[in-house]
Amino acid sequence: MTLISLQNVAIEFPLYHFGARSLKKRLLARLKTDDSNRIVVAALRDLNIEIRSGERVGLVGHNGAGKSTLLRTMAGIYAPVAGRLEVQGSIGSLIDPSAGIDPEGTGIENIRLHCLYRGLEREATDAFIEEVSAFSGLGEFLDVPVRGYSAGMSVRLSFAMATAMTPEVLLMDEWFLAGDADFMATAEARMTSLVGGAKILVLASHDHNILRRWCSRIIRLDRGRIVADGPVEDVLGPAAMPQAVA
Ligand SMILES: Nc1ncnc2c1ncn2[C@@H]1O[C@H](COP(=O)(O)OP(=O)(O)OP(=O)(O)O)[C@@H](O)[C@H]1O
Repeated sequence: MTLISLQNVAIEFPLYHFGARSLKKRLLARLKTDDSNRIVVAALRDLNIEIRSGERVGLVGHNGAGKSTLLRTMAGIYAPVAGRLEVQGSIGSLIDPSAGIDPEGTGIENIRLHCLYRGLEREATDAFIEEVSAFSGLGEFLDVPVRGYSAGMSVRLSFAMATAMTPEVLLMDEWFLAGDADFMATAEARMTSLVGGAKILVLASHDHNILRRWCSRIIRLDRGRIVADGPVEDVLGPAAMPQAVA
């Protein structure tokens, strides 16, 4: 079974070089002193979340609410300072656009690098390259260094690599939405089939239209805490009706 479970999870970032004057402002910000007397940002506080097979969860909240930190925590990039995190299932991560990409390498070289990282044998590597080439639609651009790609082209490459082997848990930050309309439609179809196979999607975004289309549940964060968790309409409110043209 695929599962993400957080129990009383907290994430803190120590702030070094933080002066005493700034310290006076700490009540206004999310700062506190930890056990070692360091000033820390309480990025996530006391989070309790359970996400089960087949759920498509959207994370919303103002800038700095903790959405990206939560995605990175689920991906195992940040370790909780308190609480318990459990993720069952292979993870596909689309959190940081440049993660695992060598900008000097061509698209193909980057795909090969990805296969090496995954420990794929030659035959599996060839199949992976074929799959990513076809899905990304990058054609001859796969022979060009990635630093020459547009934002949307980078998205195509990263998305194709992250989903080619059908991860059980797909974690996505909203930079991914830089894809063009054609690609977004293809990506949506792949995600629907992925989640249809009893997998989990967690997507952080400010775009309510995308969240309404792609997600079945929304978690709203505010200053590192959960302030709402439920079906899309309950948390985001009803979708706006299109205006009639006079
Ligand atoms: N590496 C870090 N070092 C110090 N503080 C950090 C770090 N990463 C995040 N934070 C802090 O943690 C809090 C949550 O940040 P996070 O990036 O998760 O918010 P977000 O909801 O994704 O925001 P946005 O919508 O702007 O992307 C913020 O106060 C931020 O300053």
